[in-house]
Amino acid sequence: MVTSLPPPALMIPPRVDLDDGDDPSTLVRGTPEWLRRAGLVRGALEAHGCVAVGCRRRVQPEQRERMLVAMAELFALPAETKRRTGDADGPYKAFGVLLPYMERRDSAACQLEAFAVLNACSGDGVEARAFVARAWPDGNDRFLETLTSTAGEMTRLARVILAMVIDSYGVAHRSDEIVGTADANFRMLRYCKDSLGTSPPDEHEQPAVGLAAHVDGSYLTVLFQNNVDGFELRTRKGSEWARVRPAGSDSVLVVAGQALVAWSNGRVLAPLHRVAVGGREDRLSCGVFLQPSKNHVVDVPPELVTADAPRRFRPFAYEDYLRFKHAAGNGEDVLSRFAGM
Ligand SMILES: O=C(O)CCC(=O)C(=O)O
Ligand SMILES: [Fe+2]
Repeated sequence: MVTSLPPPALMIPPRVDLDDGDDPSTLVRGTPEWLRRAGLVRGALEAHGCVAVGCRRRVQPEQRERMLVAMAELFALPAETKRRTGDADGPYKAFGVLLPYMERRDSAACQLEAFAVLNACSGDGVEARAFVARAWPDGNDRFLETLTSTAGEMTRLARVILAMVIDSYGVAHRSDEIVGTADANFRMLRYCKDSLGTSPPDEHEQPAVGLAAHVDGSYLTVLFQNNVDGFELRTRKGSEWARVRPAGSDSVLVVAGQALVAWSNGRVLAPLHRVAVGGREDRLSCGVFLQPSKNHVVDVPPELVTADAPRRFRPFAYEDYLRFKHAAGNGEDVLSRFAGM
């Protein structure tokens, strides 16, 4: 008889709504209500490293649905075509297929593919157009429109959330230098369980880890997914993995990364997380990684260094951190090994 392991505990992230009713403009920056909600976002990121953000007016459920349909079309392209969208320009590429840590997987039964488009919606959308031209040499205007509009809405949302965190620490005057200069790396991921179709369905089958345990390097990662769950997180060293209850179609999951840990002098937690997929349906997820631009020097603002909270990390160029992270692993101690005082 097959005995299956107990399912992982369920973690329900705290939820903060950005929109009241139908009007996204009701939450105005700097008002007491903004600061109240900003405090909730920051509190969740300090305690758990993640928060569910209600945003149905900012990234509408129909928009997400269109993006997931578009992603299915992208992933269905021949492997050779998909590879062509890649670019050997290091981790900061405009087009990318697989980041180094994504190629390592714990189980051959779950294959991960990922596309990255850096600053898809900046300027006149040149990166998005170049990406689409590689994937569809004859053009695909519908995909291009869906990509740029989704990346645009997700990026604006991520910048609002980062501004909330900064304002909540009482250093709103620092936000231009952080939020205004951050890059938005838009990623589309597919976890393809049993892509070869060789193993029969088995109700006792354990989920396969499609994306190995890692911490994000970003300030914030903003994610949504299709209806296949799998995002797991470990907030404290030695604790068990918990399955995160997915954000509903009116919200996104926000995960803190190590750039924000460094900036906040260790106040925010960047949780170790992974993706484990069971069943036969593909998991699709999509996210914006709001991250320092590569030459940006990540440093804590002086206001956040006090007698009670001495400096934890030396300033560093983000590109140097990324290089270290890609060479030295994605564990939760990467930042302290690289820049700890
Ligand atoms: O697919 C997901 O839900 C999470 C992806 C992720 O953690 C990452 O790409 O860093
Ligand atoms: Fe991640």
